[in-house]
Amino acid sequence: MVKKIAGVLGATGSVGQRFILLLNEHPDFELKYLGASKRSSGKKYSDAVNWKQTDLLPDFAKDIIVSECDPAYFKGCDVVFSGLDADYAGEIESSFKDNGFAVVSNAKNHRREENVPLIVPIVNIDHLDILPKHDKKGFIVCISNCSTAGLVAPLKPLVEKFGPIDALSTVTMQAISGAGFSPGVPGIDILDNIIPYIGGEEDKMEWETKKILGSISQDQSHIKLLTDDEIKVSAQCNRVAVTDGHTECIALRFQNRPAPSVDQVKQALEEYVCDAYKLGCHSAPKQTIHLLEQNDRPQPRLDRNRDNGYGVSVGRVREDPLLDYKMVVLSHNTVIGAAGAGILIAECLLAKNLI
Ligand SMILES: NC(=O)C1=CN([C@@H]2O[C@H](COP(=O)(O)OP(=O)(O)OC[C@H]3O[C@@H](n4cnc5c(N)ncnc54)[C@H](OP(=O)(O)O)[C@@H]3O)[C@@H](O)[C@H]2O)C=CC1
Ligand SMILES: N[C@@H](CC(=O)OP(=O)(O)O)C(=O)O
Repeated sequence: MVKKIAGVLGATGSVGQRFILLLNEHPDFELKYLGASKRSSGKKYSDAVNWKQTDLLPDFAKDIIVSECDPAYFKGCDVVFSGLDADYAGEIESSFKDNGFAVVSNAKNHRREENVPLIVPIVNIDHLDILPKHDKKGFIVCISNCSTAGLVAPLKPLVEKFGPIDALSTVTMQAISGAGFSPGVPGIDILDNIIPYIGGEEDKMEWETKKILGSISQDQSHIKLLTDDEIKVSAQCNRVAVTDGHTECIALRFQNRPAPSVDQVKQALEEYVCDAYKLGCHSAPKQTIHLLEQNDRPQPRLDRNRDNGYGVSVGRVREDPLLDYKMVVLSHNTVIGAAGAGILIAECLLAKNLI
């Protein structure tokens, strides 16, 4: 198969660097174009980037000249991935869309537009069906907030099997890579410490969950959100001294009575196979949800790379005296919560003939 040509906007950042790693020798995409701010443009990528990944910078990217994020420099791209700073992403991504590009964005700016799919690719790729074909028109697909990705992954099979969840609580412990690299979280703030506030995060989690678990409108033009009456979501977000991997303690209640048994809940989680895997997408996790029975798991350092970071780990599934069940969820924030999600979404777009 001839590979599709890809570009990355915000290529020097935390998410951008992860895109470079994940697109190295990708069977479907050839990464040819890199964009960042004026500070980086005109330089070779290896000179522009402050590389912070534990894997080495792949050779193919070293000599690519970074350009400004202007559609004129990205001619010929079949798909453009964006890891742009949210202060600039809104306008730049719109200009790429208006110039006919298929844009897969990590930023929050377009997530709330009703005709923009908000996708966690192990949960709701059916929402891509509202998009026009790329050869007719440009479009934007948004990747969800990273902690929301981990939250909704176990909810999907439970709702599919047992019906609506009407109350949901999550308390997060989020990795520092989630705050980006410019400037990032200072060591003095996070070492020997926990910061019980991440600006805007709780509102994003509470709102985005309702869109991701929502449905396609009858005329296939937009996504209908779950209403506040259908599901109440409460999020509390904390930054902890972990490099990668967001951990969340969640509790939930089913609307239907009697609620399923704990064994039925575990079985539904373990048996879930995401649609991206059924479509044969290269990066889709073989095991979408890894159900861990040891009482001290999941742990970020030990479990975040399951299925190369595309799988989500769930442990400590047990009854909850307030709601029905509680559990601990771990997801890799820059893989299934960001760049990896973008790539898996693009693989789904390809499988659905949308690019
Ligand atoms: N980190 C994570 O886990 C997640 C991040 N996101 C979202 O992804 C996006 C990127 O986040 P992250 O990688 O953490 O951020 P970083 O701060 O690490 O990177 C920001 C990128 O944007 C570029 N940039 C900054 N200003 C401009 C400009 N004026 N014009 C063009 N490019 C510019 C930077 O280029 P330069 O180096 O030249 O300054 C850099 O490449 C954000 O919107 C964030 O909210 C979403 C989910 C998870
Ligand atoms: N706020 C997330 C990362 C992020 O940038 O989220 P969003 O894409 O929703 O802005 C974190 O701090 O871990």
